[in-house]
Amino acid sequence: MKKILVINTGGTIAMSVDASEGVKPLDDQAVVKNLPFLQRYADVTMVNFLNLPSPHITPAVMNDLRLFIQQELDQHGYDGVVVTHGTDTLEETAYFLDITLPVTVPVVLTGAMRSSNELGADGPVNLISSVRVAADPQSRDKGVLVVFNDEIHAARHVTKTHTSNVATFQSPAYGPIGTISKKSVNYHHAPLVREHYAIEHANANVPLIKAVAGMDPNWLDFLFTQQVDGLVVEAFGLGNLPPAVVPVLGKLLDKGVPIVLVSRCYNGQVQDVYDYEGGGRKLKELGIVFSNGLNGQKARIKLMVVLQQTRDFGELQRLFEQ
Ligand SMILES: NC(=O)C[C@H](N)C(=O)O
Repeated sequence: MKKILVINTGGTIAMSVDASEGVKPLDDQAVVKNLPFLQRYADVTMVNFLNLPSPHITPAVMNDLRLFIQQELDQHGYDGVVVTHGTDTLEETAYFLDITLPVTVPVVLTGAMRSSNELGADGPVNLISSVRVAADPQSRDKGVLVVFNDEIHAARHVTKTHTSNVATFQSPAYGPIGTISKKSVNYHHAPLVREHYAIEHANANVPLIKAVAGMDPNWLDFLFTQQVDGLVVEAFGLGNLPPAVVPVLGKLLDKGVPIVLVSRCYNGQVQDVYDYEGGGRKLKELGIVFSNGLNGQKARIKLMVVLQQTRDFGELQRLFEQ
């Protein structure tokens, strides 16, 4: 039997609903109750690392989790790791681990949309599916995976798409890379791009701002009242912004702060095509780095990570084209 480590960090999978219909964390993390059943699929060791709702997870916590996983793998040689996590920020932790953990064993993130005592609770099946995926040799060297609702997604592409549906995790541009049926784990794609960056910390101050019609440049004053290490901007469509905010971004670039552009569309890449004021071509000429399809929250994680390697525009542009 494969040796699988399950690391609990909290989230709805470890919560229950009370008489007033409030959903709250359980002291003992309810997922532990599934442990005997999980042993059918693997030799499972379970640790309660944290018990946080995922809006409480920070990049510093993600980094602690990375170090913990690495240490456990080094010391105990597990065949795979499953992390239970709240769904709100799960994609950020999954992507952070994907680009910072240099491991070939499967690392799978999962959680639940319904708390442990709700009718149709999805936590137990997601956890069992995740252990099955982590124990499957086909899952090696595929980067960090997200398993939800019988689907396997690559950390790079997956995002939370629905506030409450159990099928919330989707990879809008590419679909899942595999599925889980009653008897087998089936892959039909493998991620082509694998990135790894050695890091020391996850402390960079990198805000994310979203473009809206009629955006007021004064909203961005905060960028000059604190030490900002980098900025990610979710632009319109192909990568265009309201002209009024461009001088603000220019001032920030003059201060040496790298800016990465993504699209607020959930499909497609930003490109330097439009040559009007605020258009993508002008933004690229200004020195803004164009990302290739990452959403805003993941581009922010990547910038926090790669700023530890370089602040050079050309090098950042190369890394964000991968
Ligand atoms: N379904 C969930 O896990 C949502 C919860 N608010 C969390 O992220 O912790």
